[in-house]
Amino acid sequence: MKILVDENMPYARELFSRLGEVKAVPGRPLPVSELSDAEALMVRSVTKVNEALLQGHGVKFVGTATAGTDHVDQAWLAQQGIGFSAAPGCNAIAVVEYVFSALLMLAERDGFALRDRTVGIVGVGNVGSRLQARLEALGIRTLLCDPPRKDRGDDGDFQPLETLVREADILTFHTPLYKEGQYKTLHMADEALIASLKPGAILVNACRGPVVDNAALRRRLEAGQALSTVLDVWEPEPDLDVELLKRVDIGTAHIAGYTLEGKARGTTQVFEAYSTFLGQSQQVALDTLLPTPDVVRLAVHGPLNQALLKRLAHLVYDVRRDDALLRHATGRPGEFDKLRKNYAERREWSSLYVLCDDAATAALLQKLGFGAVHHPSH
Ligand SMILES: NC(=O)c1ccc[n+]([C@@H]2O[C@H](COP(=O)([O-])OP(=O)(O)OC[C@H]3O[C@@H](n4cnc5c(N)ncnc54)[C@H](O)[C@@H]3O)[C@@H](O)[C@H]2O)c1
Ligand SMILES: O=C(O)[C@H](O)[C@H](O)COP(=O)(O)O
Repeated sequence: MKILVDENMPYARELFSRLGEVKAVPGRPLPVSELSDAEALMVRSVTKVNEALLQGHGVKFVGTATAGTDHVDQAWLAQQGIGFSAAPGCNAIAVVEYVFSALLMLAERDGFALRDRTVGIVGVGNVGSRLQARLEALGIRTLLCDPPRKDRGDDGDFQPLETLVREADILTFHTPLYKEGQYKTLHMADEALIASLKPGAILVNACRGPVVDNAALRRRLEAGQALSTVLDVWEPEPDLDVELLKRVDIGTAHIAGYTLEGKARGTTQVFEAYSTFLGQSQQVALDTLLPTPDVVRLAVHGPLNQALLKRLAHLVYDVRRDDALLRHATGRPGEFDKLRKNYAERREWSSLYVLCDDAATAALLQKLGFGAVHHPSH
C-alpha cells in the first residue's frame, strides 16, 4: 500500500512506514503521476486537494498536517467516500509565540509597554484562545470577536468587529479563510477597516493572506497611515507583493506555525487518524520524537518584566530571523517555498527550562508556557 506524503512533514516516513510504503514528494506542485497507485495522501496547505487532483485515482484517505483546511474540498471528498482528517490546533502554540515575538520586538523598538495596550483578537479558536490566555496572564486587556462562537452560545465576552477596530491598539487575525457565506472572512480587513484603525495601531495577520486585502493595505501604507504591520501570510502566496513587503514592519514566509513541535503534532495527528481509519489505531507520544533543543535550561533572577520576557522569548524564537530571510530572498523564483522547505529548527517556549529565584516569576512563566520552576537558592 503506497502512502504519498509531503516532503515538508517531519517524522512522516518514520510513522507512516508502520502502515505502508511511504513516498515523499513536493507539495507545490504535487507530481500527479505518483497518485496513480497511492491509497493515501498526506498534504500540507500548499496542495489543493479537489476533484481536479484526485478524480480517476484510487486515493481512499487524505490527511492534512495543518490547522487550516481551505485548500481541501471536503464536500467532494465526503461525496466520494474518501476519508479525511486535518490537524486542528497542532501549531496553535507556535503561532501564539510568533505573535509574542513580533509584539515584544515592536514594543521595544517603539518604547511602549504591552500592558498599556488593548489587543483585539479576531477568531478565538485554538490560536486565539491560547493567545488570549497568555495576554491575560500578563495583565494585558483583550477584546474578542468570534461571531460563530457567539452564535453557538459559547461562553465569552464576544464583541462585534467594529468594537475591536475602534478600541484595539493591536488587531490580530486568527480566523479560517471563508470565501463566502455568513461568516465570510475573505478581505475581512478591507480598506475601510484598515483606514478606521486607531492611529499607531498594529495589524497582525498570521492566519490566511486573503483575510487582509493586501492591495488595500499597501495603498493605506503608501498613503502614510500611521500603522505597523506584521504579515506572515500573503495574498497571493508564494508570489507576494514585494512592494508591500518593503512597507511592513515584520514580514515572514508563512512560517508562524513552524515550530518543530507544531509540525510534529501535525504529522502525528494525521498519522493517528489514518491508523484509526485503517482499523489499526495507534497513538504517538510527541516527546519520543523530538530532539534535545539547543538551549535546555537557564536561571533568572528577580521579577519578570517585559524586557526579561522579551529576552527569554527571543532566546527561543526571534521573528527577525525569518523577516530577514524573506527580505533577502524575495524576488528570486521559488524562494518563498524554499525558505519554508529548509526552515531551521525552531522550538516552543516549553522546551526551555527556567530556574527562577522568585516564586511569582516561576508561576507566571509557567502560565506563559515555559518549563519554569521556583528554585530559591540557585
Ligand atoms: N500562519 C500559520 O502558520 C498558521 C498556523 C496555524 C493556523 N493558521 C490559520 O489560522 C487559522 C486559525 O487557526 P486556529 O487553529 O485557531 O483555527 P480554529 O478553527 O481553532 O479557530 C478559528 C476560529 O475563528 C472563528 N471564526 C470563523 N469565522 C469567523 C469570522 N468571520 N470572524 C471571527 N471569527 C471567526 C471560528 O469560530 C474559530 O473559533 C486557521 O484556519 C489557519 O488558516 C495559520
Ligand atoms: O494551517 C496551518 O496549519 C498553517 O498555515 C501551516 O503552518 C501551513 O504550513 P504548510 O502546510 O503550508 O507547510
